[in-house]
Amino acid sequence: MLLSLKGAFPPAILALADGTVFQGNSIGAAGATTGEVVFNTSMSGYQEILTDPSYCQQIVTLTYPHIGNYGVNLEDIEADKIHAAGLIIKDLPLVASNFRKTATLSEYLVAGKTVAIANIDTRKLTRHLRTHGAQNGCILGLAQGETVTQALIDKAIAAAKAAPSMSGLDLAKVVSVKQTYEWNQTEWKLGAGYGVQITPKFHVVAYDFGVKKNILRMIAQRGARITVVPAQTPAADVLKLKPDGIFLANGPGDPEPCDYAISAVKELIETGIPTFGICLGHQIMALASGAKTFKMKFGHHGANHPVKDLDSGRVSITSQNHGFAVDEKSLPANLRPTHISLFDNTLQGLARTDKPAFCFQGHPEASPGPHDISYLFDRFTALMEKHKNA
Ligand SMILES: NC(=O)CC[C@H](N)C(=O)O
Repeated sequence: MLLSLKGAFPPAILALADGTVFQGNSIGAAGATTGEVVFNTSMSGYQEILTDPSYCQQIVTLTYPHIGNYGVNLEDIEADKIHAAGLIIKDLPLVASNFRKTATLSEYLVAGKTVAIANIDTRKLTRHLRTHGAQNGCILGLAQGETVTQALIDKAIAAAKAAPSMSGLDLAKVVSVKQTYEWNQTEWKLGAGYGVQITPKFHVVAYDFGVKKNILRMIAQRGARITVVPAQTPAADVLKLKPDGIFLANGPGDPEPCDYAISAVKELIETGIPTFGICLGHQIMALASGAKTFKMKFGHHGANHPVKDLDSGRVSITSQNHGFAVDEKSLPANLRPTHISLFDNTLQGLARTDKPAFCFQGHPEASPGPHDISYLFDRFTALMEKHKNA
């Protein structure tokens, strides 16, 4: 614990809907925020996590105790703003150092109007969430000079209780772009930064349900130009763009109420155009194929989750961020399990047996996390190649 921090930052309160209260220091914007409190076990990558649109209406607690020591930069962003509803950490180092650093984590949170709390026992909080399941919470970040009172604590508990449940929430259309745009940026390289795809072989249409930029970069890197379309784009409009492949992005909220996407994807898969889905995209492909999804107890959020490829036997360490999963008992005959989580045996990958369509629950684009399972992007490219040459 860096004792000097306590005086430098005003107090903050974290209240859970079940009445559990933590007191710490406000390291972000002053004010109140509510959301589903989830824990993420990644040791680094807090900027990518904060900007991941899939964290919309979720407050993230990082289990790694020391967060902020490399500051933030202009490159490690998965969207153009912070999407997480709030941040909870143990210890904020007072010195941030990195050759790309443009600001400290605290400055970034303030600029992004994000409420955040430090100096709480994140191990205790995580054990609580693991035992009782993810639940709603509220962070109250006080202004300099304000003090914690019982009335403020009661206000935070009431706000946590009043926050909407994640089950049944359609957030994909909330975070999605409103206008179609073109994407050609490729992966980041030390010394060169991000590249540009100037000789594309394929045209991919990507549904933006809350897409992470690194997914688009990894698809572009493999020879594609990408047209990113809003979540509610009808299948007919996608077909007019004459795609060689269709991509279904990650995104926040419950997949089940996304009926517009489920029906469009059902139609698109039938055309035989290669289709690849990640996370929410995986869940939507499963729903479009007739399977069911369910809410997990506390989900998977981290960068060290072992996943087994059932075809090759190969185990990959993967990046994960989901609170819902596909029910393996609900799979129709034409949907085959391809990957499972070695943490809890839940479904991680699926492939259609009758169409060139497959999907993955975790994050092959990492950002943050390991790249063990980036071969899924190569699989998508290979399907497009085959389809183009057929
Ligand atoms: N990262 C994602 O796409 C998350 C999918 C979905 N919102 C879930 O929590 O399961």
